[in-house]
Amino acid sequence: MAEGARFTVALDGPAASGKGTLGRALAQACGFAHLDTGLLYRAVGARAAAGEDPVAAARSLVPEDLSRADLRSAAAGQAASRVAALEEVRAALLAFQRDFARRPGGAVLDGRDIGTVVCPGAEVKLFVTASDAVRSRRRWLELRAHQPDLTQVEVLEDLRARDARDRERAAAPLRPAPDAMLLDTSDLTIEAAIARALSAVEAARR
Ligand SMILES: Nc1ncnc2c1ncn2[C@@H]1O[C@H](COP(=O)(O)OP(=O)(O)OP(=O)(O)O)[C@@H](O)[C@H]1O
Ligand SMILES: Nc1ccn([C@@H]2O[C@H](COP(=O)(O)O)[C@@H](O)[C@H]2O)c(=O)n1
Repeated sequence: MAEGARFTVALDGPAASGKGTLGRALAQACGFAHLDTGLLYRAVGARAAAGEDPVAAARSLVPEDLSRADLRSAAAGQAASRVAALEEVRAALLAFQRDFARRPGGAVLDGRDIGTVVCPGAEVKLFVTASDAVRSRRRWLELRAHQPDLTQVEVLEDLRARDARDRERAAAPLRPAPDAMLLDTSDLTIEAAIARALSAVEAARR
């Protein structure tokens, strides 16, 4: 790939399927920039939970909103998926995501609608999945250091509620783009999943 050329990788999939892990690894391996688009919705959700109108929050998002300490919690994920169902919130966040995707040197974006709405022309589209049991276990292992009372069943219910809301909404629902490659990571180590994703990117760059 010529230096400065544009190349976009779109990673979509349900909660805790491994999109962020793959996004960071691909960006590092390929020298691309990475955007976790879920963080934008989490930041809007957090401001809405504090009483602000979600559309106004989405239209006035600032970088400091993305570094709030509580954005990774399950509650922030639920708040994000509620505001993410609003068409006007999604519209307010679209231009930023598209500008990021077009930056020279390549970009990886992970989310729910990257391959279908944000970057339908992305050179590589992966739809990342894993079974509910595997995803809830991975997320529970991640959260339990800070939330020792959390059970795996609670995490499973949280993920399922969020996925259902994301799949059933009218605005940019979670679904694979018709030309996305499916990557089921249920039986893959992190290293093996990264290797599969990287080979898809390398094939498209040749
Ligand atoms: N193949 C894998 N094997 C084992 N653990 C994994 C694998 N992929 C990701 N994980 C772990 O699973 C958890 C969820 O992964 P990650 O945060 O990348 O998912 P995500 O799809 O970005 O989640 P979200 O949509 O909620 O942001 C993390 O703790 C990560 O380290
Ligand atoms: N492109 C996207 C990204 C995220 N969302 C919504 O935000 C929630 C949190 O996302 P995480 O990736 O951080 O888990 C998610 O459940 C979606 O509701 C979205 O709609 N579109």
